[in-house]
This record gives sequence, C-alpha cells and structure tokens, in this order.
Amino acid sequence: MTVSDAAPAVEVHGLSKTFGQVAALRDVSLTVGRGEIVVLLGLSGSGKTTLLRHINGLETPSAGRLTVLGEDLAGLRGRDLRRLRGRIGMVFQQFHLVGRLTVLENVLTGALAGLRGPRLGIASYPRELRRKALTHLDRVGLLDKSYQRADTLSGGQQQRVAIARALMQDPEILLADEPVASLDPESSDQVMALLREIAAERGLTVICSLHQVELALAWGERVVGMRSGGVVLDTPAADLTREAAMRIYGRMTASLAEAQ
Ligand SMILES: Nc1ncnc2c1ncn2[C@@H]1O[C@H](COP(=O)(O)OP(=O)(O)OP(=O)(O)O)[C@@H](O)[C@H]1O
Repeated sequence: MTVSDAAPAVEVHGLSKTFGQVAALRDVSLTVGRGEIVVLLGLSGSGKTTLLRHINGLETPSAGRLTVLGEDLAGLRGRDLRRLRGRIGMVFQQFHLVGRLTVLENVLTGALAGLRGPRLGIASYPRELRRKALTHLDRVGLLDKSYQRADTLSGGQQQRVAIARALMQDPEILLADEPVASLDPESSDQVMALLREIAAERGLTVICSLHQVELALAWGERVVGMRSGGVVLDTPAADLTREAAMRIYGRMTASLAEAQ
C-alpha cells in the first residue's frame, strides 16, 4: 500500500471560490474518508455543485487547497489530472445519456477514457468491456434493456444506466450531483438504495448532493449542510434533527425546503 492509498478520499482546506461578485464557496474545509457516503445538503445555490466540480478538478480554487486520493490538485495538469479524474465517476441530475444509442453503448462510453481512438457501435469495443458493461447493467437491474434505445427508458432507469456507465471506469470516488432531483419518490428511493449498495459492495466513496432533508436522513451516513457557500453542519445522519436541518435552510422551514 502506498501513502496515497492510505490517504483520505478527499481533503478540502479553506476552499473559497468566487465567480465575479458571487462567492460560491466560503472557506470550506472537509475530510471524507475512503468508503464514506456523504450527503451534501443545501438549497439551490448553496455551493454543492461548485464543491463537487472542485473535487473533480473542473474548477480552480480562488483560495484554499484540495487533496483527492492523496494527490494535491494544485500540482496536477494534463495527463496527471486526467489520470486522477479517471478514478472519479460522476452522475448528474440530467443523466447525460445519448438518447438515440442503445443502453449498452451508453454504458460502454464510460470506458472511452481508457481506450485509444474513436468507437462506433457496440462491436467496436473489446469483448471484455462488453462483458463488463453487461455485468454492470445486470447489477443495476437493467440487463433486459441492454439493446433498447436509452431514450425509451424512464428517468429512474436512465439514472441507473448512468450509474452503470460510471462503474465502467472502476471509480474509487463517485460524485453524484442531485442524482434524484428529476425523479419521482419511488424512483428516487431506488436510485439512492442502489448507490448505497454499490458503495458498500465496492468500498466506493460517495459524495452526493441533495436538497431534500428526508432523502438525506434516509440515505446518507453523514450529512454536510451547506448554506451560502459555507459548511454550516457536519454530522452523522443518525444524529441529524429537523432543528439542526433548519440551520441549513435558514428562516425557511424544512418542509418548505422539501417542496423546493
Ligand atoms: N460558472 C459560474 N459562473 C457564475 N456563477 C456561478 C457559476 N457556477 C456557480 N455559480 C454561482 O455560485 C453559487 C453556487 O452555485 P452552485 O451551482 O454550486 O449551487 P448548488 O447548491 O449546486 O445549486 P443547484 O443545485 O441549483 O446547482 C450560485 O450563486 C451560482 O449562481
């Protein structure tokens, strides 16, 4: 085991980010251990996406430092940054599938970063990767949809395809940005359950942004509350009370926030 294998998944020290006049992150410090499932809970605009984008090296801090999987992001450029990003999977609110392609081909695109040259069609991917993609589709319960166009699936199914796609890169960290914001309550629960199961099976670190208190309580292990770009709470989900959740939402009631 090398030093970087033993390092926490993510260490954020005094991170601030301003976009023009807007302070999106204010002095955020946070350490996430390997295998932890952390929910970032906060209203729209509280800085959750900006924090996730920094962890993936997609934004440059205005101040502060980030270390991800033992690597200081400030020192990484080009190939080294791409290699680190290869260890981090992402899942988005809008799934970002290619609707006219089959489900299987969408999953296969998750392996593109590790391949040379463009690919066109399922047959252009190595057999080993096709097998791996089918295994992941089986894991997310969609093996029978493998050859269906992605845009014929329900939202919940599409998000499960996106999770299977993220698994193709064997990520050590999965960043999920409001993964259930477009889904009905039943599909939301299915997707959150799947994320938690997969994290446990693989020892995967999951950092997931949500804006609903109930989902955070049900599915997080640790809840980090964000408000106006700052961390206002960091607690095991089991200890999170509605009163504490109020601190995240300020003067709004938690139930109003739920309706957002
Ligand atoms: N590229 C950008 N340029 C300018 N302002 C930005 C940019 N990205 C984020 N912001 C601003 O930073 C603040 C935090 O946004 P962020 O998207 O991180 O919040 P969020 O909690 O993820 O909300 P949402 O769930 O709506 O995305 C907001 O005021 C937003 O308008």
